[in-house]
Amino acid sequence: MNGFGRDGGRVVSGSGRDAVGLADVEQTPRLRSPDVGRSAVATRAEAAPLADVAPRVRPPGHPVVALTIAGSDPSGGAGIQADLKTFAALGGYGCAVLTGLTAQSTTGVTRVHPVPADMVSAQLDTLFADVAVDTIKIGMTTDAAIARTVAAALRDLRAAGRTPFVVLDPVMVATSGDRLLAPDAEAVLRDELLPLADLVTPNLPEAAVLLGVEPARDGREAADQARALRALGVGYALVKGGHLDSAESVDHLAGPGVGGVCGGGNGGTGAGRDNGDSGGGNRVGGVGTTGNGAVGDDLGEVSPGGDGVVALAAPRVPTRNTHGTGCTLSSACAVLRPAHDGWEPAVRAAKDYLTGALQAADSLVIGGTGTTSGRWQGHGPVDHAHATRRT
Ligand SMILES: Nc1ncnc2c1ncn2[C@@H]1O[C@H](COP(=O)(O)OP(=O)(O)OP(=O)(O)O)[C@@H](O)[C@H]1O
Ligand SMILES: Cc1ncc(CO)c(N)n1
Repeated sequence: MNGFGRDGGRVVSGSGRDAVGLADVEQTPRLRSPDVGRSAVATRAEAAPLADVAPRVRPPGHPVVALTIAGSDPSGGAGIQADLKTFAALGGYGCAVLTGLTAQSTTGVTRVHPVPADMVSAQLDTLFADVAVDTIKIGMTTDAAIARTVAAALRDLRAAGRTPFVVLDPVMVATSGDRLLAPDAEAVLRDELLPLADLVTPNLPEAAVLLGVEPARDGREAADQARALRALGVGYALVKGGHLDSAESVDHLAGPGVGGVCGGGNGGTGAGRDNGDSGGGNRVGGVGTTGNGAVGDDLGEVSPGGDGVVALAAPRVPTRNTHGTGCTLSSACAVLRPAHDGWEPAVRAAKDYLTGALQAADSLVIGGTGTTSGRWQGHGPVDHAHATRRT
Protein backbone atom coordinates (compact mmCIF):
# COMPACT_ATOMS: atom_id res chain seq x y z
CA MET A 1 0.00 0.00 0.00
CA ASN A 2 1.25 3.45 -0.64
CA GLY A 3 -1.24 5.63 1.13
CA PHE A 4 -3.97 4.82 -1.36
CA GLY A 5 -5.88 2.25 0.61
CA ARG A 6 -9.52 3.23 0.83
CA ASP A 7 -11.46 2.35 3.96
CA GLY A 8 -12.63 -0.81 2.33
CA GLY A 9 -9.07 -1.47 1.21
CA ARG A 10 -10.15 -1.85 -2.42
CA VAL A 11 -7.63 0.45 -4.03
CA VAL A 12 -3.96 -0.33 -4.08
CA SER A 13 -1.13 1.62 -5.57
CA GLY A 14 2.31 1.09 -6.99
CA SER A 15 3.71 -1.75 -5.01
CA GLY A 16 6.65 -4.04 -5.52
CA ARG A 17 4.79 -5.84 -8.29
CA ASP A 18 4.38 -2.68 -10.34
CA ALA A 19 7.93 -1.59 -9.70
CA VAL A 20 9.23 -4.93 -10.91
CA GLY A 21 7.00 -4.75 -13.95
CA LEU A 22 8.33 -1.32 -14.89
CA ALA A 23 11.96 -2.34 -14.42
CA ASP A 24 11.31 -5.30 -16.68
CA VAL A 25 10.06 -3.03 -19.43
CA GLU A 26 13.01 -0.69 -19.07
CA GLN A 27 15.48 -3.51 -19.44
CA THR A 28 13.98 -4.74 -22.68
CA PRO A 29 16.87 -4.24 -25.16
CA ARG A 30 14.67 -2.51 -27.74
CA LEU A 31 13.83 0.17 -25.18
CA ARG A 32 17.37 0.62 -23.89
CA SER A 33 17.79 4.04 -25.41
CA PRO A 34 20.10 6.61 -23.81
CA ASP A 35 17.08 8.12 -22.03
CA VAL A 36 16.27 5.07 -20.00
CA GLY A 37 17.49 5.30 -16.46
CA ARG A 38 18.60 8.92 -16.56
CA SER A 39 18.08 10.70 -13.29
CA ALA A 40 15.84 13.74 -13.07
CA VAL A 41 18.89 15.87 -12.35
CA ALA A 42 20.65 14.77 -15.51
CA THR A 43 17.53 15.35 -17.58
CA ARG A 44 16.94 18.80 -16.16
CA ALA A 45 20.55 19.78 -16.75
CA GLU A 46 20.43 18.62 -20.36
CA ALA A 47 17.15 20.25 -21.32
CA ALA A 48 17.47 23.54 -23.17
CA PRO A 49 17.35 26.49 -20.76
CA LEU A 50 13.74 27.67 -20.77
CA ALA A 51 14.65 31.31 -21.22
CA ASP A 52 16.45 30.47 -24.48
CA VAL A 53 13.34 29.11 -26.15
CA ALA A 54 11.90 31.67 -28.55
CA PRO A 55 8.46 30.56 -29.72
CA ARG A 56 7.98 30.34 -33.47
CA VAL A 57 5.46 32.77 -34.87
CA ARG A 58 2.05 31.19 -35.16
CA PRO A 59 -0.37 32.07 -37.95
CA PRO A 60 -3.57 33.92 -37.05
CA GLY A 61 -6.28 31.53 -35.90
CA HIS A 62 -3.79 28.98 -34.60
CA PRO A 63 -5.42 26.70 -32.04
CA VAL A 64 -4.82 27.30 -28.36
CA VAL A 65 -2.07 24.93 -27.18
CA ALA A 66 -3.36 23.32 -24.00
CA LEU A 67 -1.50 20.96 -21.68
CA THR A 68 -3.03 18.53 -19.24
CA ILE A 69 -0.89 17.25 -16.38
CA ALA A 70 -2.99 14.39 -15.08
CA GLY A 71 -3.58 10.67 -14.68
CA SER A 72 -4.88 8.11 -17.16
CA ASP A 73 -8.41 6.69 -17.05
CA PRO A 74 -8.58 3.70 -19.42
CA SER A 75 -12.38 3.97 -19.59
CA GLY A 76 -11.95 7.33 -21.30
CA GLY A 77 -14.40 9.37 -19.25
CA ALA A 78 -11.98 11.15 -16.90
CA GLY A 79 -8.28 11.96 -16.59
CA ILE A 80 -6.11 12.82 -19.57
CA GLN A 81 -8.49 11.03 -21.92
CA ALA A 82 -11.34 13.38 -20.97
CA ASP A 83 -9.02 16.39 -20.99
CA LEU A 84 -7.72 15.75 -24.50
CA LYS A 85 -11.24 15.11 -25.82
CA THR A 86 -12.37 18.37 -24.27
CA PHE A 87 -9.45 20.33 -25.70
CA ALA A 88 -10.17 18.93 -29.17
CA ALA A 89 -13.92 19.47 -28.93
CA LEU A 90 -13.32 23.12 -28.10
CA GLY A 91 -10.82 23.67 -30.89
CA GLY A 92 -7.59 23.39 -28.92
CA TYR A 93 -4.41 21.44 -29.59
CA GLY A 94 -3.83 19.08 -26.68
CA CYS A 95 -0.58 17.98 -25.02
CA ALA A 96 -0.44 15.60 -22.06
CA VAL A 97 2.02 14.87 -19.26
CA LEU A 98 1.12 11.73 -17.32
CA THR A 99 1.38 11.65 -13.53
CA GLY A 100 -0.12 8.24 -12.91
CA LEU A 101 -1.88 5.23 -14.28
CA THR A 102 -5.16 4.07 -12.90
CA ALA A 103 -6.90 0.78 -13.47
CA GLN A 104 -10.43 2.10 -13.60
CA SER A 105 -13.76 1.62 -15.29
CA THR A 106 -17.21 3.13 -15.01
CA THR A 107 -17.69 1.21 -11.76
CA GLY A 108 -14.58 2.19 -9.82
CA VAL A 109 -10.82 2.30 -9.44
CA THR A 110 -8.98 -0.92 -8.65
CA ARG A 111 -5.43 0.36 -8.69
CA VAL A 112 -3.33 3.53 -8.90
CA HIS A 113 0.30 3.54 -10.00
CA PRO A 114 2.31 6.77 -9.79
CA VAL A 115 4.69 7.73 -12.57
CA PRO A 116 8.09 8.26 -10.90
CA ALA A 117 8.46 11.95 -10.05
CA ASP A 118 11.70 12.25 -12.02
CA MET A 119 9.88 10.96 -15.10
CA VAL A 120 7.16 13.57 -14.60
CA SER A 121 9.91 16.15 -14.37
CA ALA A 122 11.53 14.82 -17.56
CA GLN A 123 8.21 15.00 -19.42
CA LEU A 124 7.62 18.59 -18.34
CA ASP A 125 11.16 19.81 -19.00
CA THR A 126 11.34 18.16 -22.40
CA LEU A 127 7.96 19.54 -23.43
CA PHE A 128 8.53 23.06 -22.13
CA ALA A 129 11.95 23.25 -23.82
CA ASP A 130 10.24 22.84 -27.19
CA VAL A 131 6.55 23.68 -27.05
CA ALA A 132 5.01 27.03 -26.11
CA VAL A 133 2.00 26.06 -24.05
CA ASP A 134 -0.77 28.67 -23.74
CA THR A 135 -2.73 27.12 -20.95
CA ILE A 136 -2.37 24.28 -18.44
CA LYS A 137 -4.85 22.11 -16.59
CA ILE A 138 -3.52 20.13 -13.62
CA GLY A 139 -5.59 17.14 -12.54
CA MET A 140 -4.61 14.06 -10.52
CA THR A 141 -1.09 14.59 -9.16
CA THR A 142 -1.09 11.15 -7.50
CA ASP A 143 1.40 11.74 -4.67
CA ALA A 144 3.33 14.44 -2.81
CA ALA A 145 6.58 14.04 -4.76
CA ILE A 146 4.76 14.46 -8.09
CA ALA A 147 2.79 17.47 -6.84
CA ARG A 148 6.08 19.08 -5.72
CA THR A 149 7.66 18.29 -9.09
CA VAL A 150 4.80 19.94 -10.98
CA ALA A 151 5.05 23.02 -8.76
CA ALA A 152 8.81 23.25 -9.36
CA ALA A 153 8.35 23.02 -13.13
CA LEU A 154 5.71 25.78 -13.06
CA ARG A 155 8.02 27.98 -10.99
CA ASP A 156 10.86 27.37 -13.50
CA LEU A 157 8.53 28.29 -16.35
CA ARG A 158 7.51 31.45 -14.61
CA ALA A 159 11.10 32.38 -13.80
CA ALA A 160 11.79 32.14 -17.53
CA GLY A 161 9.03 34.70 -18.17
CA ARG A 162 6.50 32.22 -19.53
CA THR A 163 3.06 32.57 -17.98
CA PRO A 164 0.49 30.16 -19.39
CA PHE A 165 -2.89 30.16 -17.69
CA VAL A 166 -3.03 27.53 -14.95
CA VAL A 167 -6.18 25.71 -13.80
CA LEU A 168 -5.80 23.38 -10.81
CA ASP A 169 -8.41 20.66 -10.41
CA PRO A 170 -7.40 19.29 -6.99
CA VAL A 171 -8.45 15.71 -7.75
CA MET A 172 -8.61 13.62 -4.57
CA VAL A 173 -11.42 11.07 -4.97
CA ALA A 174 -13.15 9.60 -8.06
CA THR A 175 -16.91 9.76 -8.68
CA SER A 176 -16.98 6.13 -7.52
CA GLY A 177 -15.64 7.18 -4.09
CA ASP A 178 -12.16 5.71 -4.62
CA ARG A 179 -9.08 7.69 -3.53
CA LEU A 180 -6.86 9.02 -6.32
CA LEU A 181 -4.42 11.12 -4.27
CA ALA A 182 -2.11 10.06 -1.48
CA PRO A 183 -3.18 11.95 1.68
CA ASP A 184 0.25 13.55 2.17
CA ALA A 185 -0.15 15.30 -1.18
CA GLU A 186 -3.10 17.37 0.05
CA ALA A 187 -0.82 19.81 1.90
CA VAL A 188 1.39 20.15 -1.20
CA LEU A 189 -1.64 21.02 -3.33
CA ARG A 190 -2.66 23.67 -0.80
CA ASP A 191 0.76 25.15 -0.03
CA GLU A 192 2.62 24.83 -3.34
CA LEU A 193 0.24 24.37 -6.27
CA LEU A 194 -2.67 26.55 -5.21
CA PRO A 195 -0.62 29.77 -5.09
CA LEU A 196 0.63 29.03 -8.62
CA ALA A 197 -2.86 28.58 -10.06
CA ASP A 198 -5.07 31.18 -11.69
CA LEU A 199 -8.20 29.11 -11.07
CA VAL A 200 -8.86 26.22 -8.67
CA THR A 201 -11.91 23.99 -9.23
CA PRO A 202 -12.57 21.79 -6.16
CA ASN A 203 -15.75 19.85 -5.58
CA LEU A 204 -17.32 20.25 -2.14
CA PRO A 205 -15.25 17.58 -0.32
CA GLU A 206 -12.02 18.83 -1.95
CA ALA A 207 -12.71 22.45 -0.97
CA ALA A 208 -13.28 21.29 2.60
CA VAL A 209 -9.98 19.37 2.69
CA LEU A 210 -8.04 22.33 1.30
CA LEU A 211 -9.60 24.64 3.90
CA GLY A 212 -9.55 22.16 6.80
CA VAL A 213 -13.29 22.57 7.41
CA GLU A 214 -16.48 20.54 7.01
CA PRO A 215 -17.93 20.29 3.47
CA ALA A 216 -20.39 23.04 2.56
CA ARG A 217 -24.03 21.98 2.98
CA ASP A 218 -25.63 24.64 0.79
CA GLY A 219 -24.90 27.37 -1.70
CA ARG A 220 -24.24 30.00 0.94
CA GLU A 221 -21.53 27.89 2.58
CA ALA A 222 -20.08 26.98 -0.84
CA ALA A 223 -19.84 30.69 -1.70
CA ASP A 224 -18.08 31.35 1.62
CA GLN A 225 -15.61 28.56 0.91
CA ALA A 226 -14.91 29.90 -2.58
CA ARG A 227 -13.99 33.23 -0.96
CA ALA A 228 -11.92 31.51 1.71
CA LEU A 229 -9.93 29.61 -0.93
CA ARG A 230 -8.90 32.92 -2.45
CA ALA A 231 -7.14 33.73 0.80
CA LEU A 232 -4.84 30.73 0.16
CA GLY A 233 -3.31 32.60 -2.77
CA VAL A 234 -5.20 31.37 -5.82
CA GLY A 235 -6.45 33.84 -8.45
CA TYR A 236 -10.05 32.57 -8.72
CA ALA A 237 -11.90 29.75 -6.95
CA LEU A 238 -14.77 27.75 -8.42
CA VAL A 239 -16.43 25.53 -5.82
CA LYS A 240 -18.47 22.97 -7.77
CA GLY A 241 -21.85 21.92 -6.50
CA GLY A 242 -22.37 18.66 -8.35
CA HIS A 243 -22.53 16.80 -5.03
CA LEU A 244 -25.39 18.90 -3.62
CA ASP A 245 -28.82 17.37 -3.83
CA SER A 246 -30.56 20.27 -5.57
CA ALA A 247 -32.75 20.65 -8.65
CA GLU A 248 -30.05 22.73 -10.27
CA SER A 249 -26.33 22.03 -10.23
CA VAL A 250 -24.86 25.24 -8.87
CA ASP A 251 -21.17 26.18 -8.79
CA HIS A 252 -19.78 29.26 -7.00
CA LEU A 253 -17.02 31.37 -8.54
CA ALA A 254 -15.10 33.89 -6.42
CA GLY A 255 -12.48 36.36 -7.51
CA PRO A 256 -11.79 39.93 -8.47
CA GLY A 257 -14.26 41.37 -10.95
CA VAL A 258 -16.61 38.41 -10.70
CA GLY A 259 -20.28 39.24 -11.13
CA GLY A 260 -19.42 42.68 -12.43
CA VAL A 261 -17.80 43.74 -9.15
CA CYS A 262 -14.91 46.10 -9.79
CA GLY A 263 -11.97 44.09 -8.63
CA GLY A 264 -9.41 45.31 -6.18
CA GLY A 265 -6.65 44.24 -8.52
CA ASN A 266 -5.60 41.47 -6.17
CA GLY A 267 -6.25 38.59 -8.45
CA GLY A 268 -2.64 38.11 -9.35
CA THR A 269 -1.09 34.78 -8.53
CA GLY A 270 2.49 35.83 -8.70
CA ALA A 271 2.49 34.99 -12.39
CA GLY A 272 3.00 38.60 -13.25
CA ARG A 273 -0.16 38.44 -15.36
CA ASP A 274 -3.03 40.81 -14.82
CA ASN A 275 -5.60 38.40 -13.62
CA GLY A 276 -8.34 40.99 -13.45
CA ASP A 277 -11.63 39.77 -14.78
CA SER A 278 -13.89 41.89 -16.87
CA GLY A 279 -16.93 40.05 -15.61
CA GLY A 280 -19.46 38.03 -17.50
CA GLY A 281 -21.01 40.99 -19.19
CA ASN A 282 -24.43 39.37 -19.16
CA ARG A 283 -25.87 40.54 -15.91
CA VAL A 284 -29.39 41.81 -16.04
CA GLY A 285 -30.54 42.90 -12.64
CA GLY A 286 -28.00 40.58 -11.09
CA VAL A 287 -29.01 37.55 -13.12
CA GLY A 288 -27.60 36.44 -16.43
CA THR A 289 -28.51 33.52 -18.62
CA THR A 290 -26.10 31.71 -20.87
CA GLY A 291 -26.71 29.47 -23.88
CA ASN A 292 -27.50 26.21 -22.16
CA GLY A 293 -29.79 27.57 -19.55
CA ALA A 294 -27.02 28.29 -17.06
CA VAL A 295 -27.96 31.14 -14.80
CA GLY A 296 -25.66 33.37 -12.81
CA ASP A 297 -26.81 34.98 -9.59
CA ASP A 298 -24.60 37.76 -8.39
CA LEU A 299 -24.61 37.17 -4.67
CA GLY A 300 -24.17 40.89 -4.26
CA GLU A 301 -21.37 40.68 -1.75
CA VAL A 302 -17.95 42.23 -2.03
CA SER A 303 -15.26 41.14 0.36
CA PRO A 304 -12.62 43.61 1.53
CA GLY A 305 -10.25 42.45 -1.22
CA GLY A 306 -12.77 43.48 -3.90
CA ASP A 307 -13.84 39.94 -4.67
CA GLY A 308 -17.22 39.17 -6.10
CA VAL A 309 -18.95 35.80 -5.90
CA VAL A 310 -21.36 34.51 -8.50
CA ALA A 311 -23.56 31.41 -8.45
CA LEU A 312 -23.48 29.60 -11.80
CA ALA A 313 -26.46 27.28 -12.04
CA ALA A 314 -27.40 24.77 -14.72
CA PRO A 315 -30.34 22.40 -14.85
CA ARG A 316 -29.39 19.10 -13.16
CA VAL A 317 -29.32 16.54 -15.96
CA PRO A 318 -30.96 13.25 -14.94
CA THR A 319 -28.21 10.84 -16.03
CA ARG A 320 -25.85 8.29 -14.47
CA ASN A 321 -23.18 9.47 -16.91
CA THR A 322 -21.42 11.92 -14.62
CA HIS A 323 -17.98 10.25 -14.56
CA GLY A 324 -15.34 12.87 -15.33
CA THR A 325 -17.54 15.97 -15.14
CA GLY A 326 -14.90 17.68 -12.99
CA CYS A 327 -12.05 16.85 -15.41
CA THR A 328 -14.14 18.03 -18.33
CA LEU A 329 -15.09 21.32 -16.69
CA SER A 330 -11.55 22.21 -15.62
CA SER A 331 -10.12 21.34 -19.05
CA ALA A 332 -12.81 23.41 -20.75
CA CYS A 333 -11.98 26.36 -18.47
CA ALA A 334 -8.28 26.04 -19.33
CA VAL A 335 -8.67 25.76 -23.10
CA LEU A 336 -11.35 28.46 -23.32
CA ARG A 337 -9.60 31.07 -21.16
CA PRO A 338 -7.22 32.46 -23.84
CA ALA A 339 -10.17 33.34 -26.10
CA HIS A 340 -12.16 35.00 -23.32
CA ASP A 341 -11.78 38.32 -21.60
CA GLY A 342 -11.43 37.04 -18.06
CA TRP A 343 -12.15 33.95 -15.99
CA GLU A 344 -15.85 34.51 -15.44
CA PRO A 345 -16.82 34.41 -19.13
CA ALA A 346 -14.46 31.47 -19.69
CA VAL A 347 -16.00 29.52 -16.81
CA ARG A 348 -19.53 30.29 -18.06
CA ALA A 349 -18.63 29.03 -21.52
CA ALA A 350 -17.00 25.92 -20.02
CA LYS A 351 -20.11 25.15 -17.99
CA ASP A 352 -22.26 25.55 -21.11
CA TYR A 353 -20.06 23.01 -22.90
CA LEU A 354 -20.26 20.60 -19.96
CA THR A 355 -24.03 20.95 -19.72
CA GLY A 356 -24.32 20.09 -23.42
CA ALA A 357 -22.06 17.07 -22.91
CA LEU A 358 -24.21 15.93 -19.97
CA GLN A 359 -27.44 16.46 -21.90
CA ALA A 360 -26.10 14.24 -24.72
CA ALA A 361 -24.45 11.74 -22.35
CA ASP A 362 -27.14 9.07 -22.49
CA SER A 363 -26.44 8.60 -26.19
CA LEU A 364 -23.28 6.81 -25.00
CA VAL A 365 -23.56 3.28 -23.61
CA ILE A 366 -20.14 2.71 -22.06
CA GLY A 367 -19.72 0.11 -19.33
CA GLY A 368 -22.05 -2.51 -17.95
CA THR A 369 -20.61 -5.48 -19.82
CA GLY A 370 -20.44 -8.39 -17.43
CA THR A 371 -23.24 -7.19 -15.19
CA THR A 372 -26.62 -8.82 -15.19
CA SER A 373 -28.94 -6.71 -17.31
CA GLY A 374 -30.32 -3.77 -15.37
CA ARG A 375 -27.89 -4.10 -12.48
CA TRP A 376 -25.07 -1.88 -13.69
CA GLN A 377 -24.12 0.44 -10.86
CA GLY A 378 -21.48 2.43 -12.71
CA HIS A 379 -21.16 6.03 -13.82
CA GLY A 380 -20.59 6.40 -17.55
CA PRO A 381 -18.88 9.30 -19.34
CA VAL A 382 -20.34 12.52 -20.69
CA ASP A 383 -20.41 12.99 -24.46
CA HIS A 384 -17.39 15.20 -25.13
CA ALA A 385 -18.00 15.17 -28.89
CA HIS A 386 -21.68 16.07 -28.67
CA ALA A 387 -21.40 19.16 -30.84
CA THR A 388 -19.19 17.78 -33.59
CA ARG A 389 -19.90 14.06 -34.08
CA ARG A 390 -20.02 13.02 -37.72
CA THR A 391 -20.20 9.23 -37.22
N1 LIG B 1 -26.28 15.84 -13.14
C1 LIG B 1 -25.70 17.00 -13.41
N2 LIG B 1 -26.32 17.92 -14.17
C2 LIG B 1 -25.73 19.11 -14.46
N3 LIG B 1 -24.51 19.46 -14.03
C3 LIG B 1 -23.84 18.58 -13.26
C4 LIG B 1 -24.38 17.31 -12.90
N4 LIG B 1 -23.47 16.65 -12.13
C5 LIG B 1 -22.41 17.46 -12.03
N5 LIG B 1 -22.63 18.63 -12.70
C6 LIG B 1 -21.69 19.73 -12.88
O1 LIG B 1 -20.46 19.11 -13.25
C7 LIG B 1 -19.36 19.85 -12.74
C8 LIG B 1 -18.51 18.94 -11.87
O2 LIG B 1 -19.16 18.85 -10.64
P1 LIG B 1 -18.83 17.85 -9.47
O3 LIG B 1 -19.13 18.57 -8.19
O4 LIG B 1 -19.55 16.57 -9.72
O5 LIG B 1 -17.26 17.66 -9.66
P2 LIG B 1 -16.33 16.43 -9.38
O6 LIG B 1 -16.83 15.67 -8.19
O7 LIG B 1 -14.96 16.98 -9.30
O8 LIG B 1 -16.50 15.58 -10.69
P3 LIG B 1 -15.89 14.13 -11.05
O9 LIG B 1 -15.05 13.66 -9.90
O10 LIG B 1 -17.10 13.30 -11.32
O11 LIG B 1 -15.11 14.34 -12.29
C9 LIG B 1 -19.98 21.04 -12.01
O12 LIG B 1 -20.09 22.13 -12.90
C10 LIG B 1 -21.35 20.53 -11.63
O13 LIG B 1 -22.25 21.59 -11.42
C1 LIG C 1 -7.28 9.64 -13.76
C2 LIG C 1 -8.46 10.28 -13.14
N1 LIG C 1 -8.40 11.61 -12.88
C3 LIG C 1 -9.46 12.23 -12.33
C4 LIG C 1 -10.60 11.53 -12.00
C5 LIG C 1 -11.76 12.25 -11.34
O1 LIG C 1 -12.91 12.12 -12.00
C6 LIG C 1 -10.63 10.15 -12.29
N2 LIG C 1 -11.72 9.39 -12.01
N3 LIG C 1 -9.55 9.56 -12.86
